[in-house]
Amino acid sequence: MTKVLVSDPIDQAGIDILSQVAQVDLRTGLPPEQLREIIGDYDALMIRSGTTVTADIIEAADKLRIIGRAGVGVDNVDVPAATKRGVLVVNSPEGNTIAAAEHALALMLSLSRHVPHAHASTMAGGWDRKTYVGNELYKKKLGVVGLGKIGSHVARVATAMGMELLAYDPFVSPERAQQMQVKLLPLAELFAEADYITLHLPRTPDTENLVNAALLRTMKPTARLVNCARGGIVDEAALAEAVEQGVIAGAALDVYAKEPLAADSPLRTVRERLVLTPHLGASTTEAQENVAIDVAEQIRDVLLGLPARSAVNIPGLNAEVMEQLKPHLQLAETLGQLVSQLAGGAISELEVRLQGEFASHPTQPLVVAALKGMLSTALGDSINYVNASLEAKDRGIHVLEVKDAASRDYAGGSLQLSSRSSKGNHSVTGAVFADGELRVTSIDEFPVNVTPSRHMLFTRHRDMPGIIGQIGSVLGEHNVNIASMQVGRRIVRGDAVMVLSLDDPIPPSLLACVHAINGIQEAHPVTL
Ligand SMILES: NC(=O)c1ccc[n+]([C@@H]2O[C@H](COP(=O)([O-])OP(=O)(O)OC[C@H]3O[C@@H](n4cnc5c(N)ncnc54)[C@H](O)[C@@H]3O)[C@@H](O)[C@H]2O)c1
Ligand SMILES: O=C(O)[C@H](O)COP(=O)(O)O
Repeated sequence: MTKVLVSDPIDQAGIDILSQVAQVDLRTGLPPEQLREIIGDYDALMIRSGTTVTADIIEAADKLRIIGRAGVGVDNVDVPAATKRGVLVVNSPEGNTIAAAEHALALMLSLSRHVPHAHASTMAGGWDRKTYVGNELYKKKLGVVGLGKIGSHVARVATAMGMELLAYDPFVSPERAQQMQVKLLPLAELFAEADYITLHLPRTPDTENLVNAALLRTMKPTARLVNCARGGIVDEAALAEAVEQGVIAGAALDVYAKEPLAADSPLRTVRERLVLTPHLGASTTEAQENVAIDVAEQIRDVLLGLPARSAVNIPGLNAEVMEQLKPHLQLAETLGQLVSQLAGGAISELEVRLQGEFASHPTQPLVVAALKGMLSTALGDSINYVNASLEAKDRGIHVLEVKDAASRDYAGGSLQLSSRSSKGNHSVTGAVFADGELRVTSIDEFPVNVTPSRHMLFTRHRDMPGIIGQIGSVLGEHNVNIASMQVGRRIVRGDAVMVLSLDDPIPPSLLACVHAINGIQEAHPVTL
């Protein structure tokens, strides 16, 4: 029975989808040791930000095929460890964009009008209309740090509210900024000029403690900071001090370096001008339904052997690409299997050559498929689209990608894999015909026209009378039935290749007999 563990609270719509294909166990709040103990039973894990999936947990996850993050941030998952183990990581990049953007705007407005403090004071019996005089956002400068999906939505709404938009995002082009009516500035200038600053960038080694005491001191004393992105980007102790001492006019945080926020955090001692929420950015009914459906559908599909649309650790290989390139990926995988079995030893270099029309396809997915096929000979099922590139890199395999659009052999182009190993060099070429059928079109530069089949025998031999008959006899003696046979040669009585498609596997004793035939130079059994 396929089993999915859901270790954080997710919307029922997601559970319903998962239940179509698996037994779903909802166990929230598990301590790490307990999660490690039980994870070995599960094929899939669905989480939010509450579960931290460490390398240790992934190590214990013997059956795990996919980790689904019902949200955006995967910083609570050790993605490199998952990739190494061939575990797919998926998320929902857009399901909570609006919720997070609206929360950032809510925090900005709350700060400006002292909503939380005025509310608390009124609830406590007060009627204080003097202390809580606020500021308008209209005509103020808003600095957006990180102009991605959430930052862009904040910018759009803020523009509509009459704010002047500044932004810092090293990966956004001036054209895009102009289109959004946003003025791009260096980070230091943005901090010095803005009246409000809102953070919408990921936490990475580069952005850790980006907003520190020194940067806070460059802000206007009337300016306010909002962080609805990730904890750790802001130095919390420095921020508490800056708000307390009036270095800045206020701050609002939804995310923290360590969550839940420690009881003794210096932030909890700031009484005024600081608004804190417990990571509520994505907590709307709408967003929770969106992300739960988005991620549960991907888990369901992957468990059914289909591709995922938002894979974090196989870039460039989403469901759309997989569908469009299905036969081409299949060809690359088959040629990878073929070339590794012809090589018969550790391959040190693989050249992937996209010829003619093939050169119009994205290279990366085809290279990954070729590597998956190539490595599957030695690594079996443990190799997949997730870890193929990494495994090849770890094995020191040098991968070359060549696009040769000018080559004209078949209407749809062709794909050639050439391997270099201690035992020699081999190359195989294949094409996808109009009916979607795969063909091997050359082996070691000898032209052939072979439909790949489960059991095959490839020989390299002298083109001389009687040799084909002898091979046929040997196969017959071993009760191995020949389904089809092809010979490819360049010159009469020179070297030739023969490809036999067989109905039965090749026993080792048969191979020894083939090798013993006079004129046979190489014989390679291939199983696809
Ligand atoms: N509080 C919440 O509940 C909540 C909800 C959803 C998302 N998030 C977080 O919000 C953040 C933004 O999410 P998104 O969906 O908009 O992501 P996104 O990938 O669409 O946008 C991130 C932007 O940050 C930019 N960026 C990267 N490094 C930068 C740097 N050093 N300086 C400035 N900009 C940089 C990128 O170019 C990109 O444009 C993420 O950290 C995400 O985890 C929080
Ligand atoms: O990255 C995200 O999607 C947000 O931080 C939301 O986290 P949550 O799913 O724990 O609410």
